[in-house]
Amino acid sequence: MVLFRSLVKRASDTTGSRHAAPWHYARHHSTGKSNFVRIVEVGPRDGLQNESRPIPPPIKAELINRLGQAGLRNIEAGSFVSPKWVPQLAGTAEVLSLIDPIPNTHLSVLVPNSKGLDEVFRVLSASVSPDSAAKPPPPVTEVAIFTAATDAFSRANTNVSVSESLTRLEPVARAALAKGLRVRGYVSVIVTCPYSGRVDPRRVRDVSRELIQMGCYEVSLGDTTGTGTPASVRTVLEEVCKEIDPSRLAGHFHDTNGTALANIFTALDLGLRSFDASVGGLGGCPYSPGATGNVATEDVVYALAGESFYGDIGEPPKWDFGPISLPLLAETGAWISETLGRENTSRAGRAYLARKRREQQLAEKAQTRAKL
Ligand SMILES: CC(C)(COP(=O)([O-])OP(=O)([O-])OC[C@H]1O[C@@H](n2cnc3c(N)ncnc32)[C@H](O)[C@@H]1OP(=O)([O-])[O-])[C@@H](O)C(=O)NCCC(=O)NCCSC(=O)C[C@@](C)(O)CC(=O)[O-]
Repeated sequence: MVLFRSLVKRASDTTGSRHAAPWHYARHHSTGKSNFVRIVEVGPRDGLQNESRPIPPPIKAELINRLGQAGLRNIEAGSFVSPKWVPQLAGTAEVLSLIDPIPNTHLSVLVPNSKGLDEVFRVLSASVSPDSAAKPPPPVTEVAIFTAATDAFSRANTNVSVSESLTRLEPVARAALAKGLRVRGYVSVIVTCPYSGRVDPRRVRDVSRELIQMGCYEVSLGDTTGTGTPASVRTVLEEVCKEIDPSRLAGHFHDTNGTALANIFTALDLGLRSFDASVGGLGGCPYSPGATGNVATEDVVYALAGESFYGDIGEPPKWDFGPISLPLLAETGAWISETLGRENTSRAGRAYLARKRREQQLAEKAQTRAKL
């Protein structure tokens, strides 16, 4: 109970209200639009759920610790879903018990139903029981609930139709909010469904509205297959923004066809300021065959840092990410890719490390010459 009170306080410290967006926008003086871009790191969850080999909890915990050290302030740490459906994410409770405290950071976990939420409560309560008084609670402040824009995908992913999934999620959201947790919603397959093809943007709008009405502070719109282009993403977002303010929406773009960054810029143009990304471009969804990982966090940071998005109106604003360090992110992307034996798909991360190696070689040559 003590923990839940402190969670309510922590949430309201930053939100002012449980349902409001939990960060403050710095407004650009001429356009009134914000320059602050929130990055939600989904590598430890979306990234790792698609790996073929089991990943030991200490590796997952180290990934989260490194991401925290790199300055990420919103990290999706894992999920409490059925291990029969996604065996890779079994062990999230152990992962949470192994991570270091990360100040000012929101950790979230994905839950599909009440059973998953009960597991979150159990983990949080266990760590404040008198028996474990010495152990601080894992800093989970948020749960993510998820559904889809098509029945076919929803059934493949969670065994129920969209409307059944919304019915199942409503009490989950209510219970999480009652305990002071923030709730974020996902809508998958906003552009194309791998089972039923092209998606009607009005479906995306309607499902997003339902999630907002349940109390989600933000809905993350997932181009799960990574087939979206700036044109198709614009069509969907324009439809959703008819009913939902862009400050309550996030973009979640898989990079299957190399369009994720272009889609992010399209979304920025429409007023979205929150994006999911995955260090090293990890991941994919087990129920979206052929789709690759999310856009790499390093690439998003590189592409937006210093970008004068509002062109020549007065002093060009710089995108602000808070404390995120590209060098530390690049090291983390390289480390996790090597650890998993997979390709690091972050172009910006690889370019940074190659430049660093070249600089080191030049410095070594200079030292050798100086000694001669
Ligand atoms: C929703 C269910 C559980 C329905 O699965 P089901 O088989 O219909 O449900 P069930 O209630 O019959 O449960 C089956 C078994 O799982 C257990 N179970 C049931 N719930 C839980 C739980 N929470 N935690 C642990 N165990 C659970 C339950 O106890 C039972 O065990 P048994 O009695 O057979 O031994 C299942 O379909 C499921 O877990 N699906 C999750 C799939 C998933 O995680 N997909 C990836 C995440 S979504 C995503 O990646 C997209 C996103 C968000 O990134 C955005 C984008 O890119 O689009």
